[in-house]
Amino acid sequence: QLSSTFYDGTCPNALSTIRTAIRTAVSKERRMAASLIRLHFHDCFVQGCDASILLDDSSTIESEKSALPNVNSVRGFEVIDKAKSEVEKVCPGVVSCADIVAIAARDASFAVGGPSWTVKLGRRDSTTASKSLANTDLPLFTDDLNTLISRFTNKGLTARDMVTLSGAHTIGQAQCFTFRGRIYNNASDIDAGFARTRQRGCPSLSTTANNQKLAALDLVTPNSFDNNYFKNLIQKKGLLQSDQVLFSGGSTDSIVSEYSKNPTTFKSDFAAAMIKMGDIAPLTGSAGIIRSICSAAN
Ligand code: HEM
Ligand SMILES: [Ca+2]
Ligand SMILES: [Ca+2]
Repeated sequence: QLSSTFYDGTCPNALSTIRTAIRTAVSKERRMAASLIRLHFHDCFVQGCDASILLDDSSTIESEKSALPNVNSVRGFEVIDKAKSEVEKVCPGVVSCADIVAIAARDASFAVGGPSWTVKLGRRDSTTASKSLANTDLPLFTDDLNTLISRFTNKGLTARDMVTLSGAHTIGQAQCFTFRGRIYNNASDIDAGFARTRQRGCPSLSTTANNQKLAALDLVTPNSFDNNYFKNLIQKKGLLQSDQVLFSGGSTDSIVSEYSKNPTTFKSDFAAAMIKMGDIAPLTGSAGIIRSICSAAN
């Protein structure tokens, strides 16, 4: 149902307008590329790719922004709002927020050295959001391998897609509370030197200030989209528990090894998996709406 030419007749400048907005944002702050890719993921896994994650609290909506995997963590809303307002200037009421999020993720990947791909378009925006589904359907940093796999197969994605898409952790940052347990655990699945290094930036004492201290998900090339994430896992230098479980003697070890040796395969698989993720339960035809402001259901 979705089609890459969806706006060719109704808003031929949509893609270039969005690209300019994303390039500007990423050149101001490189981490924004990571945040925008994650935003698309956290949208698609909850009610499908319908921009539900962008809705604020209202009398009828309990925002997904306050769900545990999102609160004080998901970023990029202002960038999407800015891209939307630029697009509204050239073609009011035509381009959905859900499509803007999907395009932003693609443009963000390309801006930091990742793959590009042809984004399928024609998603419409939801009038509802689900904080409870955001709490139940998004993966947690404490998930074991089988849990991660089933969260993705529940959305029509394979175990391999899960490993591929986890490679997005080649860029971006995580807060201390998400990896503290792992770096102070003295477990055999973490490199001892890496654990010590990360301990220096993430004190064991849980205070608000300590919990928010940031570390790169990829210690080698935190700002570029490459296959170092997979090389790190082989060296037991995954930051999150949910990263390291992808290479810990289980069924996905061979995929991690493959990507660690073959950056080209990783990038082309990543592009294909992002397209597949972007296909999760879109609203099309007369379902849903085109919001005029992404944070409210008109
Ligand atoms: C496999 C299960 C996954 C888990 C458990 C997980 C968990 C996390 C956690 C805990 C953080 C740090 C958040 C914070 O500290 O505020 C994070 C960051 C991030 N995640 Fe994931 N994630 C997963 C999969 C994915 C996927 C599939 C993508 C995209 C395709 C993705 C993209 C990112 C990016 C880019 C960041 C950095 C964001 C930034 O710097 O703003 N993650 N993830
Ligand atoms: Ca959604
Ligand atoms: Ca990297």
